[in-house]
Amino acid sequence: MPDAEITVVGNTGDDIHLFGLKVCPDLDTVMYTLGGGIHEEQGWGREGETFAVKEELAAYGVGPEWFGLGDRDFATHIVRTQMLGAGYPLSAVTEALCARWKPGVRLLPMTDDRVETHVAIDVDGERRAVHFQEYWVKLRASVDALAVVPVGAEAAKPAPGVLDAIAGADVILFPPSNPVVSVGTILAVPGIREAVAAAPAPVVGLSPLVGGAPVRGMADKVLAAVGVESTAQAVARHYGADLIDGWLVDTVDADAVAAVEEAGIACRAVPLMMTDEDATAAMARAALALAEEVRA
Ligand SMILES: O=c1nc2n(C[C@H](O)[C@H](O)[C@H](O)CO)c3cc(O)ccc3cc-2c(=O)[nH]1
Repeated sequence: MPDAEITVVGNTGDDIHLFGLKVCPDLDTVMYTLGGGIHEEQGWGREGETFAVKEELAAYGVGPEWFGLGDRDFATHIVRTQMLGAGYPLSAVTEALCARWKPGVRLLPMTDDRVETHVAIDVDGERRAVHFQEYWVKLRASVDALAVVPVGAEAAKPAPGVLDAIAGADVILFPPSNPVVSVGTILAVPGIREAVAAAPAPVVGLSPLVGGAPVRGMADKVLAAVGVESTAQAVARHYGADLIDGWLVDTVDADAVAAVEEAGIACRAVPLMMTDEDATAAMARAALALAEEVRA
C-alpha cells in the first residue's frame, strides 16, 4: 500500500553496548533495509562494509571479536550515542537517523528505556545468563535456552507515539519475526500488549515458521524456552485469540488451518517465503486481505 502511513514499532531488547556505543540492531535493520543501505544477503549491517575499526580494536586486544561491527555501521552508533549523551531520547535519535535514510515508515523504538534481553543457559552444570547477542551470534543458539528474560521491560514505558499508533491504526500486523525475542519483547513492555488487545483494528500475524522450522534465524531454540512447539499453529495459539484475529501460515502448513481456527483465529494458507520483493508484497497483500475479512 504505497500511500499508507505505516508505523513500525521496533524491538530494542537486542540492543547492546559495545566499545562505549549503543548498538540497536533491529532498529538499524529496519532503517537500512527500507532506506536502501542493508547488506542484502546478510540481512543486517551495511552493504559495501569494511572492518578497519574492528581490526584496529582487535589489535589492541579489545573485543568482542565475535560481533561484526563495520566501519559504516560504526558511524550510526557514534551519532546515536552522541545524541543520547546530549539528552535526546532514543525515539528522537531514531527519528534523526531516519532523516538520512528515509525508510518511508515512521520507525519507533518500543521504548526509550533500557531493556536488554538475557538468555539463561547451562554452562558446565551452572546456570548463567548471557546477553541475547552473545547467545545468538557468539553461541549461534547451539545450547538450549533455559529462559529468556527481557531485563528492564517491566519498568519500561512505551515510547512516545507507540500506544497512539496502535490505538489509531486501521490494521495491525505482526510480521513473521521471532515470537519470543522480537515480537514477545515488544509485547513485554507494559501497556503494549494491552493496547493491541484493545485496539479496534484487526490484528493479523504471519507465521515465522514454515514446515516446522524457522525460515531464518533460530526461533525454535527460544520457543522451547517458553514451552511452545516449533509449528505455525503453536505460535498462533501462543499469541492467542485475545491478541490476534487472523493468522497466515505457509501453504506447506495448510493442515494447520483448522487447528488455528479452532482457537478462534481466522487462518489462511498462502506462500510465506520472502524470496523476492514480489513474493513479499504478495504476503503483505494477503495479510491485509485477511484483515478486511476479520474486521468486525
Ligand atoms: O549473525 C550475526 N548477526 C549480527 N547482527 C544481527 C543481529 O545480531 C541479530 O540478527 C538481531 O539482533 C536479531 O534480530 C548485527 C546487527 C547489527 O545491527 C550490527 C552488527 C551485527 C553483527 C552481527 C554478527 O556479527 N553476526
